[in-house]
Amino acid sequence: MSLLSPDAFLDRLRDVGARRYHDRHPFHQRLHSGRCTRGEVQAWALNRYAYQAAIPRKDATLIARLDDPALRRAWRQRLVDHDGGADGEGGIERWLRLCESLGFARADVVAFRGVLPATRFAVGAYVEFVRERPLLEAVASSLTELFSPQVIKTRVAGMLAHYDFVSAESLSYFTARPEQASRDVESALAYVTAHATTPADQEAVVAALEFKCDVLWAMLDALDHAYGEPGQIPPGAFEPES
Ligand SMILES: O=C(O)c1cc(C(=O)O)c2c(n1)C(=O)C(=O)c1cc(C(=O)O)[nH]c1-2
Repeated sequence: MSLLSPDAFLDRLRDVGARRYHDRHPFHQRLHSGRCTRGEVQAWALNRYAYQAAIPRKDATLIARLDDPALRRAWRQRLVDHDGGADGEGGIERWLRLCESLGFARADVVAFRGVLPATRFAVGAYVEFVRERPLLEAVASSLTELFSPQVIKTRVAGMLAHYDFVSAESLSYFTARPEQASRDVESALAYVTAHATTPADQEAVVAALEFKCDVLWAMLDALDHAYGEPGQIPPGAFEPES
């Protein structure tokens, strides 16, 4: 393989998203189109809290590995986005409010009570990947956010149209995300483009992006398996009432 031009490289990354991003997953498609039960929407929110809670830990891990103050400065905005500047602010807080609006007690969500085993494993694998793999791959694994703004818009519109138990207020986590994701991707993509200087580097970036798509896909596989058919909820996991 020869070195791809920046444009061709970006096309290659976009192609990974077109084939493997989580919007293609059957559970996601059911979620958007109103074919999930209330219990499945609850399970989705509860399990995704585990992902949300891990994101700032993985970003702090990444910051600890960076030598460049400018990049650390850009990256630390991610911590502020999720943790907020004070109590009651930030993305994690907003996700907790979504879970509360769906009937969960905050203390249960924060304690990860009822989260699926496979969710824990997938989220743990992402944090470990960012801690252990070469920095180029660690940065590249965040590039799924190239694809999230459009998906978030479709998801929010679909959920508002189909479920009377969610509202613009309860889904307010997503209001800020498309803009934040576009900003995050800009610095991550600039880093990756500057540092992937050989064909092998470029392949490693593609593999990191595929790995991250697998993390998101595995989380939805777990939900689909546990809640899509009766009798498959793992011991200890959330049991919907209906
Ligand atoms: O709603 C989504 O589809 C979606 C996807 C992703 C992603 O692609 O990993 C993230 C988010 N949301 C998100 O809200 C978020 O904060 C986030 C951080 C990251 C990351 O890898 O650093 N991905 C995502």
